[in-house]
Amino acid sequence: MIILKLGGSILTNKDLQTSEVNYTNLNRLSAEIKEAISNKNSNKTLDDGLIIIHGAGSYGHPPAKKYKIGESFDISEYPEKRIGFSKTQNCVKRLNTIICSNFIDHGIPCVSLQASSFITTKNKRIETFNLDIIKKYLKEGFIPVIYGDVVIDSELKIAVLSGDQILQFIAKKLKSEEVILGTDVDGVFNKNPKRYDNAEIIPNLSSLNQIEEFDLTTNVDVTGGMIGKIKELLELAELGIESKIINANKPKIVLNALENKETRGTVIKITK
Ligand SMILES: Nc1ncnc2c1ncn2[C@@H]1O[C@H](COP(=O)(O)OP(=O)(O)OP(=O)(O)O)[C@@H](O)[C@H]1O
Ligand SMILES: C=C(C)CCOP(=O)(O)O
Repeated sequence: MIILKLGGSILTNKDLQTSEVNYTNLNRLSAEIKEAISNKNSNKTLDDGLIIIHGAGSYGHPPAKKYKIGESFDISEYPEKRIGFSKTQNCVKRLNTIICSNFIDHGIPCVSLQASSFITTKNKRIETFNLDIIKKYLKEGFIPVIYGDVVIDSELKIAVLSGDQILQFIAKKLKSEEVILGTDVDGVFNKNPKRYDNAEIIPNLSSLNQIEEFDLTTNVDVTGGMIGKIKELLELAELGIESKIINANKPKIVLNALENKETRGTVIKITK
């Protein structure tokens, strides 16, 4: 089984801070996914199913940040917080509807699963998550689509749950054979490649020590940005599950990754 995450930075114009879908990328990625699932001989792992996870991008991060979802608060602030939660949930749901409509228009048999309706956290880490429904949809040949969302948290009352953590949890529990993360840069660099022309790509990552000196700054992202992603993927690597960060902004990179062909990117794995 393959898990593919499509980052919010490629599906939306995340830098703009306004809810805007990047339809050029969405149309191209839908076509690439359709091509990969139609060409069953290209990668046997795809026969066991595909799960797609997407980020919140400019739909989810700005409202979650504005209402400080996931930060502890005084009970008197709860009415305002609830509104912030509702607005954020509604925004990411809207993005998901646009993405799934596009997938369906391209002939992808997807089914949308909303994290806020079946996952809870404790101190921002997944506490309850019933995987049965995902397994059942996979068995019936559907492609489950899950996305970064706001959820009930048993300590903080409400929290933000990133698509990266959802990916890590599912990959671990369902023992995914391939884990692919598409974002808007070629992989992990020694400094932000969007700010520095001389940033160098790190082809293989196996520990947090390796990136201690790196600049992994983020502005709008409330779930940790690149460093949050790396931490989730290193947890997977500890369990022997390899993952790869690739550039989904460039044509055919996601297609090649789904077909298990060589692609530029950062592989996160631990060789023991
Ligand atoms: N050292 C670095 N190497 C690679 N990218 C970096 C680095 N430092 C910062 N970044 C930034 O990380 C961003 C990707 O992380 P981000 O969390 O925005 O991705 P995403 O998964 O696409 O988004 P989302 O969390 O909304 O799904 C890139 O746009 C890049 O500018
Ligand atoms: C901001 C919200 C609601 C979810 C964040 O998910 P991510 O974009 O995958 O980090």
